[in-house]
Amino acid sequence: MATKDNSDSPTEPKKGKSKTPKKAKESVLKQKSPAEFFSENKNIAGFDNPGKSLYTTVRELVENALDSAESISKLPVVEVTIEEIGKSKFNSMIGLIDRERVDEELYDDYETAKAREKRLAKEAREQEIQAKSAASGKKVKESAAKASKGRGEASFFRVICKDNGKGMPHDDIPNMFGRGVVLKLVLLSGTKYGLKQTRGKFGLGAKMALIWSKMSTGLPIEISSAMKGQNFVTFCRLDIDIHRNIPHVHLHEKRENKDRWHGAEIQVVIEGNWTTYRVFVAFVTSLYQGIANFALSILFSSFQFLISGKMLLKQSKILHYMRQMAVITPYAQFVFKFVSETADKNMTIQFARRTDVMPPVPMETKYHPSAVDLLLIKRLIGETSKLNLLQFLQHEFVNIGKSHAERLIGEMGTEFSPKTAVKSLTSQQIVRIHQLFRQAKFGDPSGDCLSPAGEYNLRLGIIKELHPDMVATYSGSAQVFEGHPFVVEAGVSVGGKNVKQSMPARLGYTPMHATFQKCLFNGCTIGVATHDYADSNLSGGLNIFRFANRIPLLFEQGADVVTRTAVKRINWGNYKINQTQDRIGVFVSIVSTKIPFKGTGKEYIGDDITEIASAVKVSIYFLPFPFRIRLVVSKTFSLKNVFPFYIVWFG
Ligand SMILES: Nc1ncnc2c1ncn2[C@@H]1O[C@H](COP(=O)(O)OP(=O)(O)OP(=O)(O)O)[C@@H](O)[C@H]1O
Repeated sequence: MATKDNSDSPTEPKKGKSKTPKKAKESVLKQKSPAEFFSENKNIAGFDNPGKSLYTTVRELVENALDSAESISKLPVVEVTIEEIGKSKFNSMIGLIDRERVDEELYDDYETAKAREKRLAKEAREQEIQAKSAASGKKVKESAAKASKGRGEASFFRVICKDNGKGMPHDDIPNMFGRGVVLKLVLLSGTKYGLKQTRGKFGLGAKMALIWSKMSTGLPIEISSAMKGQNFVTFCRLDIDIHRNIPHVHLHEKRENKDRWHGAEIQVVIEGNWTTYRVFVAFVTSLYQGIANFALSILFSSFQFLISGKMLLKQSKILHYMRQMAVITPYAQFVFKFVSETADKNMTIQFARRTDVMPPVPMETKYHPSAVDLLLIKRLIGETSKLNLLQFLQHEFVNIGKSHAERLIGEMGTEFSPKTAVKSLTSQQIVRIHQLFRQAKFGDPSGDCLSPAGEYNLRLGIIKELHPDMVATYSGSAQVFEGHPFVVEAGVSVGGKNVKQSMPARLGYTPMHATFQKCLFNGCTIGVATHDYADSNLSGGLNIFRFANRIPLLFEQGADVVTRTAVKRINWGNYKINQTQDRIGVFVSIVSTKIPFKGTGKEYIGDDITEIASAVKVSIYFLPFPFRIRLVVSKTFSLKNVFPFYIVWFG
């Protein structure tokens, strides 16, 4: 029998070595500022790597901009500019001299001549395979060689987001951006902490962008802001003292507000990556407009491959995000600009406003007794202006009337009375109240405080961005989970003017019908597009679009309640839809005072909350009845041709 050599065992000191084992270092209790904690755990806030950081920065700024305009019932106008900053320009911005490499071998991206030859051969082989896959209709994957390219060299971006919202008070700006970043109830600074449906919730987004700029470029953030009627614009340049968790203000001054502008403009310079988080999209130039789309897709797709893939554009996740935001926010106007030192990368995309109908401003509401935990009850007790327990229960919660409150107090035990001073409640007594809240029956909270997109807006957004052959929408009534009201709205679209299931679908991307101001033949890849939309997040024939509190969710789609419902629980055959072949758009928007996100990235809603899962299913399942009939007929006829029959039939 073989014997085991235990010479490496930590319990058996090696022979001949009489050294006593080193004492483990005594652990020292250290404190970390919240900003320090988040700087070390950036992924919690969606700043996992440069690519995701650029995306998250844009997302946070855009959502703040929309929240701000909507809070004053102003139709939002949001301008986003991403300026790519070359290394030389970045160096000059921070006062660093550009230096030529002297010792090439020192660098991470150094390649020997042999390695270079090998890589090029590999890339050529991969390109050949890709072209063949494309020709035979298989999905085209990005080559590993290409995917890892550029890893060594950092790219820098200036992100500017301007809105026409309510602006920020002059004195509050440093704290709004440069303080906090810790558990919500303790230190974060924001204006969205009431119980209310807002896009932002944690008081973290803009601060994380600031922390990321501090960590990656060291450059401060710049904020210009004016409130309505203000004759000055606040200009503030600041960064954050990560260790002390306080703003470090470089400049904070009032400037003349000649145009009587109100809103905010935030500017931040960060390390990022525009080319990660992309998906293949083929662009169709104006040159081809008027040619049949089907033929065009095939022609153009093959053409792209012929010219060495340079034209085969990959669409950034950021553009996906902007487009999905345009679907769910058709009352906003977005202008997106990408500015690069390489002129042919420049682009401007305008998402025009299509309606003046805005959803109502979400109302702040009180907590439902089933939705509170111990900490929250303690906080409410600390903040209430009510003196006794009866008043406290009646006024600080929804769905508790006077007689109900009296019955609840009677149930709590003999040491409670309606006149008990609420501020004198002991910890034990608060636990008793909490226990009762968990066991007692309460009426459902109303959904009046919520602001869903509305069936009209959802339908309009889908039509505007997808130009489908048909669309059906549904808006559910308010329901409740764990004391929080929520509303689910859904839309299903079939087909689309430029979204055909033919060649592009087989290639794994879809054609974007775009009108470019610049022509591809001039070597410009993207121009100004007054686009129609094509999304490439394909799941078989289902294109799933998820929205939570009117924010598009782009990541972690697989585990999301909407994806699971659409893929597993809907029998598309009932609608005479072929789930794997037909091009179906499934849009589900959930709004609530609390979105039960899973994970830290606020990117998906789990499948485990029964109330939400069944509401999502119902919303898709009960799309208007004629939709099914139209689809049945559509098997034999073109959907558009059938439409008049449908009118006669049901009219
Ligand atoms: N464009 C803007 N216009 C007006 N106020 C703004 C704007 N951007 C940020 N703010 C203010 O700064 C606060 C902090 O913003 P931040 O993005 O850090 O957190 P949040 O939006 O409250 O929550 P979340 O972390 O979920 O995005 C906001 O609550 C808001 O009061």
